[in-house]
Amino acid sequence: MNEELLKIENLSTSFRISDEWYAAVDDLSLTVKKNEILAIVGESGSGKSALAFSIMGLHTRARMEGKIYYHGQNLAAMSPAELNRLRGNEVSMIFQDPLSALNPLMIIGEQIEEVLLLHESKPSSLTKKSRKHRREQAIELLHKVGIPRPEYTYGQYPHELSGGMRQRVVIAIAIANEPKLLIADEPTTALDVTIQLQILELIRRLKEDMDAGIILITHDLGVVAEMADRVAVMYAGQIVEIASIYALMTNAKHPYTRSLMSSIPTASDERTKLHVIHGVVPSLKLLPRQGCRFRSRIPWISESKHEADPQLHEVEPGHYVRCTCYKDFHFLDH
Ligand SMILES: Nc1ncnc2c1ncn2[C@@H]1O[C@H](COP(=O)(O)OP(=O)(O)OP(=O)(O)O)[C@@H](O)[C@H]1O
Repeated sequence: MNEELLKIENLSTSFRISDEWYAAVDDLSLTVKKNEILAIVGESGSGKSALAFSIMGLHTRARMEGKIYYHGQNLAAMSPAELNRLRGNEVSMIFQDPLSALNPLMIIGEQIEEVLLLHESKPSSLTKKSRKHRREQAIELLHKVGIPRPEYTYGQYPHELSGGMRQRVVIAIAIANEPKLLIADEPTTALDVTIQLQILELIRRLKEDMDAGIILITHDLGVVAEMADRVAVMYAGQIVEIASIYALMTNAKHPYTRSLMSSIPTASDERTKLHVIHGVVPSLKLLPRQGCRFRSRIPWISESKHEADPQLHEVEPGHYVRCTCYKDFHFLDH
């Protein structure tokens, strides 16, 4: 079951800002297996979306270096036509903002059918019979994502739907062709809790029923705990820690991971002290490119504890941590 589906090697994605290139994803490597949910967590600006868009080949003005192998084929070297064939078929993405992912001028049913049509290769797909079949498939998909009156919603426009319904439609489109690799970028942000749970359940079913590999981008560690098999923590364009969900929840090492985790209040222990590490991810232009990128946020850890060129260290099988500063890290209690 642990077959490798996606293998990213030394990926750097840079944007040009006033005549200089700045890497938002910086020399990143990771793998996603079949039947696995890899969560990617990190604060706003850490490079999660830039990574997702790189995998999907959706950056138009970025410079990309490195390799992105999907089933052994390098996506980064594919022609736009080849990539198009793959996207929405074997590889698909649920975007953060459902309104921008939907066409406001087309009814929902047509938008789903358009995706289904992308992957019917024969001209006979234009026959009446296949049109009817596609309509049935579209309605079935709407039903599958929990839309209560799928026949009715089939004929509605995006603006007529609530946020939760729109997000379900976006998911219906993303899973229409039973992707092998699905990237879900904050799929439940801005949805209320019950809808969130239903959507997450849908994503989990996709993994189990279709053996899919899923990259789940989120800043919600509660969602991570519920859903992920493995977790990659990103800071300033790099992975600072990657481990199984169990290892991460019980034995997080990197100061950034530990501060992310300790800033969630737990209902079970009201006395737990919250250790908030102040500051934010620096902007792309101001990212420290040398030494430990997190050091300015933990100034009480002496310079000598950081590596000059921080590497990922395997602290137990499959559990990697960047920089040696984790060994001496402690929270500052105010
Ligand atoms: N097209 C672009 N041009 C210039 N800079 C960009 C571009 N896209 C992203 N960035 C910058 O790259 C960095 C990473 O952004 P990214 O959107 O990947 O972060 P993120 O972790 O996904 O954040 P969020 O959770 O807010 O989506 C940020 O500093 C952002 O401002």
